[in-house]
Amino acid sequence: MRVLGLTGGMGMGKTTVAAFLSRAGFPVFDADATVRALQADHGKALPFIAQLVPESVSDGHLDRGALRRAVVQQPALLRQLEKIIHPMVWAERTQFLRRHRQQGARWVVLDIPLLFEAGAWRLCDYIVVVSASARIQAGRVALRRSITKAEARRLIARQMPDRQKRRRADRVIRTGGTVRQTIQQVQSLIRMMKQ
Ligand SMILES: CC(C)(COP(=O)(O)OP(=O)(O)OC[C@H]1O[C@@H](n2cnc3c(N)ncnc32)[C@H](O)[C@@H]1O)[C@@H](O)C(=O)NCCC(=O)NCCS
Ligand SMILES: Nc1ncnc2c1ncn2[C@@H]1O[C@H](COP(=O)(O)OP(=O)(O)OP(=O)(O)O)[C@@H](O)[C@H]1O
Repeated sequence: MRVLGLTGGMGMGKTTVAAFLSRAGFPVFDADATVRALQADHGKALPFIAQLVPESVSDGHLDRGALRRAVVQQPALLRQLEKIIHPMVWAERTQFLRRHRQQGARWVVLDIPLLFEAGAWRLCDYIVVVSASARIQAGRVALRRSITKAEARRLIARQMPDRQKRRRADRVIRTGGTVRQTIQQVQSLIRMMKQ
């Protein structure tokens, strides 16, 4: 089984590319969705988050906005949150890889925003980075109603710069054009995977 690592900065288009790979039949591990499940009502991570940022949890429900506001303002708190969440994500990822290896998958996809920063690149046979200009990235993030520009800037500042990610990629998918142009690049990637 071969492992494709898919990464890119916030708003660069990972989810769009991952959705297309999933529709083409490749199993996709979505790290952000895994985090959301761990943080869902009565999710595994909630008791730990309630200790770390008490005002963000009530009655077994997490207010993600409140958590985000707290951690982007205090980098030490974000590091502590990562210490809680990342090992839980790793455990889910290990299970995902084991399950698909047993089922004889030829390729699986790890869609992980912090692929380089958190070390998961080591598990990958091939790395794809989705990339667009900083201006396009900022424009896309600004369209998201839930997150403010300042919050996005702080999270992006904690991510490896796009230039460095591209340097470490086996393939770069440019998402600065139309979605159709992005999909054409994904189709070329899929042809390589099916060879
Ligand atoms: C900070 C939190 C509360 C923000 O939640 P929110 O619903 O607003 O955003 P969401 O989870 O959909 O993440 C959106 C994007 O933010 C960026 N981001 C998230 N966590 C981090 C982080 N620790 N460092 C840098 N960027 C991050 C990524 O680009 C991600 O794709 C949440 O992302 C979180 O709990 N993060 C800690 C866990 C983590 O490191 N996740 C990254 C994938 S393993
Ligand atoms: N050419 C393009 N390729 C990909 N996405 C595009 C393109 N043009 C516009 N978009 C839009 O840009 C946004 C990209 O967001 P997407 O959720 O795919 O990024 P992401 O990398 O998963 O972000 P995050 O790390 O924050 O979860 C989507 O709303 C998508 O429709």
